Amino acid sequence: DLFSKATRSRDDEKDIRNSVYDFIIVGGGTAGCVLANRLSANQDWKILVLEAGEDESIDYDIPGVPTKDFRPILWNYRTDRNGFSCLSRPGGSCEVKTGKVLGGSSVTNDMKYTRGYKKDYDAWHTNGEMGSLEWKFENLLEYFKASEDNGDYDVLMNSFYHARGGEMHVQKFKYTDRVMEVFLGAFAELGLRTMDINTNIVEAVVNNQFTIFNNTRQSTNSAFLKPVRHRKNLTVKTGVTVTKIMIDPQEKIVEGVWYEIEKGKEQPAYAKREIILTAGAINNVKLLHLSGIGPREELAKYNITTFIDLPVGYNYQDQVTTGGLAFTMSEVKPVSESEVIEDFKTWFQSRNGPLASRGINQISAFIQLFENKAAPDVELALEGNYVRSDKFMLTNISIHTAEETNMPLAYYNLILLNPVLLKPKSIGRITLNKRNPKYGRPVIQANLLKESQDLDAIVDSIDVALQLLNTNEMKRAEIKLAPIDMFPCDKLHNRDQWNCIARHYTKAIGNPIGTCRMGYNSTNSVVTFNFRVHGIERLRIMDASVMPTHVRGGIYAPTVMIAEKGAKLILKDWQENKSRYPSGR
Ligand SMILES: Cc1cc2nc3c(=O)[nH]c(=O)nc-3n(C[C@H](O)[C@H](O)[C@H](O)COP(=O)(O)OP(=O)(O)OC[C@H]3O[C@@H](n4cnc5c(N)ncnc54)[C@H](O)[C@@H]3O)c2cc1C
Repeated sequence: DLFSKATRSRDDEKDIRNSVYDFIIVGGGTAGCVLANRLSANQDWKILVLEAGEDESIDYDIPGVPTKDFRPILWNYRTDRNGFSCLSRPGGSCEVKTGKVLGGSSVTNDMKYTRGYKKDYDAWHTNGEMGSLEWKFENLLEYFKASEDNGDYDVLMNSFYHARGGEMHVQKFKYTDRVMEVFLGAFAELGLRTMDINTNIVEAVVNNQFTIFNNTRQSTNSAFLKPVRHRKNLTVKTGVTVTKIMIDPQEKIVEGVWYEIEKGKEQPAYAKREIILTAGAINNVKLLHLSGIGPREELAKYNITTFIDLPVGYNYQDQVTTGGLAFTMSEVKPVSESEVIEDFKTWFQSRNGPLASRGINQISAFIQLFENKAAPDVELALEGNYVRSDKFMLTNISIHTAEETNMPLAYYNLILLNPVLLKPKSIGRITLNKRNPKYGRPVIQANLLKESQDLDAIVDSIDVALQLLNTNEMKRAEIKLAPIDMFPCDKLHNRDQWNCIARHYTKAIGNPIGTCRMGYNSTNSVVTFNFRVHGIERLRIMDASVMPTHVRGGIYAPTVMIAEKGAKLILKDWQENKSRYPSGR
């Protein structure tokens, strides 16, 4: 034990001095990079960021590269097999693609900037305690705007919602092609207006806003961390995995963490003030369980002593969609390999050309299915794919072929329409790997589509999407339903067929939340509304895992907002309490 004075050598003393920080941030992902920037702005504080992945490479910054090429920087997790979703996906389970790289999932995501709806946030504070009232949407806007640098003048006109001057550049892609115009027009024929989705609009067709700068991805690493990496009080370690939180069992105070620099080789780091977990909704659970913070009966199965009995890992939620609905276009000019190589050169030289676009993926429609809810239920998200002509010669192409694109996104002859259920009712759970709790992949019982309402909503939204085929825009452009092999649902019809397809070809969106949810007490939540873990000192959680329910949009912008709010809270707490640990909720 490095803290035991009797056995300490001079080298040990030096190691200890070098491994003591004011704050340790576990996970240099979306939220972690924002926090590293904000906390290290105080020169008196020494900050350590520990990230399991490596530094971000420029290859992932090219907007037009399909995200399917991102596997080397993912955790490559899958949902646990169940009897009702992902049935025809490999192994009967769905991929959950969260990022393992500096910048985390902000390096691997689709870059869409959507905040969700006022009523989603307002629902987080329903019983009106003071702490939670700070979570009213009106009170959160300042944190969204704090880091926003919006580059679209039509969007900026609405200064109540938008701002300039922050670290994170938000902008629509400049280029729109003919097919995008067709879909914008077709949705307009169905009654949707083109609007800024980040202004609490109930329904709209949108040319999305993205977190890009000069046609280049802006992860939270590039926006928040890179510009301050030179700070002397900031240490960033990559390729290191935190394996355990050190807890004083008597005092219930967190002292530090153990992290692995390579398998089996661990080092300690100590925090004088606080440890902040930002390892995401899946890996936070693994780390907390391994450290003895979690449901007592669950930890007992692994012979882990429980320090604090908390519902860590319960309340897992992910948004969900299905494959199977796709459209084809007539006469698409084939693209040669040499053209694509030229496109890459163009992007690297001038940040322009087809790779400076996400093609039809830029367009989506937000629709309401249940009346009087004053918010959308489903995002009809478009996704382009280029299928080689010899595959089209076959009568029906497989869903796998339809989904697996290797071409830049600006080139497509197949358009998938993914009906994304924004606020699913189905709730799952994360537990440790049974055979190998420390090194094995955590078990993700996602329970996608377990609740029949979720399946009904997906199928209802497919009915809406199919109406596109009757619009003049789509007919004029000769866009038709694509011939997809629906096995084993091919003999079924109408709703029965779509129910079957959704259960077999389910897709987990990869927006996991809820496993360390905020709340009032330790029975139904893990952290307070100020992000402190119930029943233990000096430990906070500040990422997507604290969201109690989904907001109706992506979770990138809300996660950045959470980190902004968290950083402000920490600064305020420690300023008011000088060097003492700030007490209170
Ligand atoms: C394919 C895909 C597309 C998406 N597209 C969008 C989109 O367009 N718009 C949107 O709003 N949202 C999108 N999202 C979701 C969103 O980007 C993420 O869910 C969000 O960024 C999560 O942020 P986080 O900080 O909670 O976790 P992360 O950003 O995942 O960060 C967690 C970090 O912790 C690290 N880590 C984990 N465990 C350890 C450990 N033990 N030790 C050290 N480090 C550790 C990880 O490597 C990672 O870097 C998408 C998600 C996916 C999967």
